[in-house]
Amino acid sequence: MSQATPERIVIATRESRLALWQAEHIKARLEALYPGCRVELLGMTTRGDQILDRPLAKVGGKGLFVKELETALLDGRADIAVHSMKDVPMEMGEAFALPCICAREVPLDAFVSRRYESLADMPPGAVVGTSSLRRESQIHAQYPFLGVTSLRGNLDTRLRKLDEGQYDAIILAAAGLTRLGMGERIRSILPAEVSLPAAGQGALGIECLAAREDVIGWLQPLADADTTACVLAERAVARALAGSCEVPLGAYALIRAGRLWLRGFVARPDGSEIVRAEREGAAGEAESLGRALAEALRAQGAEALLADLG
Ligand SMILES: NCc1[nH]cc(CCC(=O)O)c1CC(=O)O
Repeated sequence: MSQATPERIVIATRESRLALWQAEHIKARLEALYPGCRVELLGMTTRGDQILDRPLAKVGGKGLFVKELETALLDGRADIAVHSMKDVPMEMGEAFALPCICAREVPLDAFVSRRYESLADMPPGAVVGTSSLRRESQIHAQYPFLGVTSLRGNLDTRLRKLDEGQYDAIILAAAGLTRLGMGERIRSILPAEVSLPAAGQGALGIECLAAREDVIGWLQPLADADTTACVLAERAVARALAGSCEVPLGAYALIRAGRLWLRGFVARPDGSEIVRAEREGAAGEAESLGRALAEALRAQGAEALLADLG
């Protein structure tokens, strides 16, 4: 299928600094690919950006960041939306497609602190800030003597709260910090064994209307096959176990010697129980590997852990 070269592409984007960086990044890549094309940003505020005082798990989860952008796609005000794949709901509306997942850089979590080098360095009673049940459960399971308290807001807000002394350390996705040029705030990267990332963490995805075959064609050169396979596998785990709800679940895949290697866990938020599993297989079977991993977690009682979340 040959596509006419685009003349104009409008990107719907949230207006947080991270979202704008991501949209600008894709804009620059599209302009390099299609030199005559005008690429424009359409900034919007989503419900997820407005609600800052409650954990996302309580107010509707990931969909809050995506809905307004999808409305702009439906209205024809925008052609594409750029997302952190971590924030994209597992089930998408039929009208929408995610035809492009870009190469992932840093998928892991970062430890940020003025006083300490890593979680293992923190004394009993020291306080880590995070509002992610995934991060919280893993900290409690491995460092039961540390305190964990809620931390919301965009990256700048979270770093300010750390600097004001409200926390002894915070955990953030390394990708967000490096994208915003704040990589020097990272004291250490938490290995996957300590903090298994969220499905899709560190990867950018581009959404458009499923009917826009022209757009889907334009985006193909930006897609990365390895990252796509990994993210599909990770999202299949999350979809099978949790839908798009915010739960203590991690899923992380990498390609090694041409094979896809996938790890996952489900826990109680307090870390008192944690089940883990891993699978290895062909990258072409990413989604069925994800479903098989979810099945292995279920066989160890994952559903009971999630059912108790309330
Ligand atoms: N939950 C918010 C969010 N969504 C994507 C990122 C970071 C970038 C990424 O993972 O692609 C972050 C910040 C964080 O978790 O620290």
